[in-house]
Formats: sequence, structure tokens, C-alpha cells
Amino acid sequence: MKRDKEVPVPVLRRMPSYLSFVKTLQKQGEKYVSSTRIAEYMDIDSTQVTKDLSHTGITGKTRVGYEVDSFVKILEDFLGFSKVDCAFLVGAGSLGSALLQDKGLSAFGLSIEAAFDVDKAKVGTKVNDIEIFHIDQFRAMAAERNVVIGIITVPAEHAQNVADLMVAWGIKAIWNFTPARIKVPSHIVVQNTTIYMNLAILFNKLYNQE
Ligand SMILES: NC(=O)c1ccc[n+]([C@@H]2O[C@H](COP(=O)([O-])OP(=O)(O)OC[C@H]3O[C@@H](n4cnc5c(N)ncnc54)[C@H](O)[C@@H]3O)[C@@H](O)[C@H]2O)c1
Repeated sequence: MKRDKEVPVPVLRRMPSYLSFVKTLQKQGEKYVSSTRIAEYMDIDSTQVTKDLSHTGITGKTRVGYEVDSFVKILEDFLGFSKVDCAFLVGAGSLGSALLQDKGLSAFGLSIEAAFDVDKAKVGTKVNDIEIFHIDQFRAMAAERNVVIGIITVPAEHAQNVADLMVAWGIKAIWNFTPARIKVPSHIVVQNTTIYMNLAILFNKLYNQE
């Protein structure tokens, strides 16, 4: 399978929606889907869909389009959703617990194996069968289980400290849910995620409508 290493982020943002749409068609028993149909669903141009999919090696047949089953398989592999990576989460508060409860994450290739906190009342308890350990146990457990993905859900003022510890303890990729902009060495992958940014966009669109 042809696979591009550097795929533009806007393309990667669209692909999960392509996948979700085609999986719905798959459940409905459809065998083929055209780029035009995906484009109509996405409200974008079909040439954009074809161009995006060219990164993945998915090929379509003239007039019928892409074969649905292989489309789903190739795109799931391409996006890294078909193999499950393990992660540790630090900060088992309200957001951290919500992530621990999310059974859908594994469908997207991520399994949170353990959580860590400094709150002694939380240590030893479980959320969705995932145990909460004291942060002091992170290093040894990450090394033992070869975990290289860390999720940060602590208050913003502690985010940098936790990120520094994660890097020192062998973490290679950090999914940062705090509003703090953490600084890490250039070889560490950081993905910042916040619902608040989307809320600001929603407000802006709502109140600036004609
Ligand atoms: N990305 C988003 O869309 C989004 C949404 C909600 C909250 N947040 C952010 O997520 C973070 C957590 O929010 P919350 O509402 O769950 O807070 P919370 O207070 O409920 O939970 C924070 C947890 O972190 C623990 N903690 C504090 N310092 C720690 C440390 N040094 N090491 C390990 N654990 C530590 C606390 O004991 C607590 O259990 C905040 O930064 C918040 O701004 C982001």
C-alpha cells in the first residue's frame, strides 16, 4: 500500500469523517461509494476527496467508486485506528475520569491502561475498571509496560511540571487537554486539545451572523 509520511493536518482532520460516513454505509450493506457521494456528505468538492484519499493508497473503480469494505480497512489502518496503542493518564479529576469512562477511544486506537494522581483519596480506586495509581509509580510502570503516550488532565498550573516528568520518564507523545502551552524537546509529539476553542468559534459565529 502506498503511504505518505507527511500528510497535511487539514486532510487528517477530514479523514475520520470520511471513515465514519463510509462505515455507516457499510452497516447499511452498501458495497461501493463514490468520491462524489462522500463530497456531498462533507459539503466539499469531490476533487478534494480524491486528492485526500490519494495519500492513503485507496483506489476506486471507474463509475462505481471505492469498494466499501476495503475503504474502511485501509483508512482505519492509515489513521492508526486498527492497532491499539496504550497510554497513561495523569490527573484523574472530572475530565480525566470522563476520558477513562469513554469506551469509544479504543475504537480509535487508544487504550488508557492506568491513571495517576497526587490525591491520596483517589489512589487505589478505579474508574471504568482502570486503576488510579500515585504519580510516583508512573516511571516504573511506563518502563515495565513500554507505554510511550501520556495524557495530561491536571489543572493548567501543573501541566508543565507533569509534562517535564513524562518526558524524563520516557514518554514520546503527549495529548495535552489543559489550556497551558507546554514546552517539550522537539522530538516529543504534543497534541493540544480543547473544547473551549470550539466554543469560542461557536459564539463568534452565532453573534456575528447577519
Ligand atoms: N481540553 C478540554 O476541552 C478541557 C475540558 C475540561 C477541562 N479541561 C482542563 O483539564 C484539566 C483538568 O480539569 P478538571 O476539571 O478535570 O480538574 P479536576 O480538578 O477535576 O481534576 C484535576 C486532577 O488532577 C490532579 N492533579 C493535580 N496536580 C497533579 C499532579 N501534579 N500530578 C498528578 N495529578 C495531579 C488532581 O488531584 C485532580 O484529581 C484542567 O487543566 C482543565 O482546564 C480541558
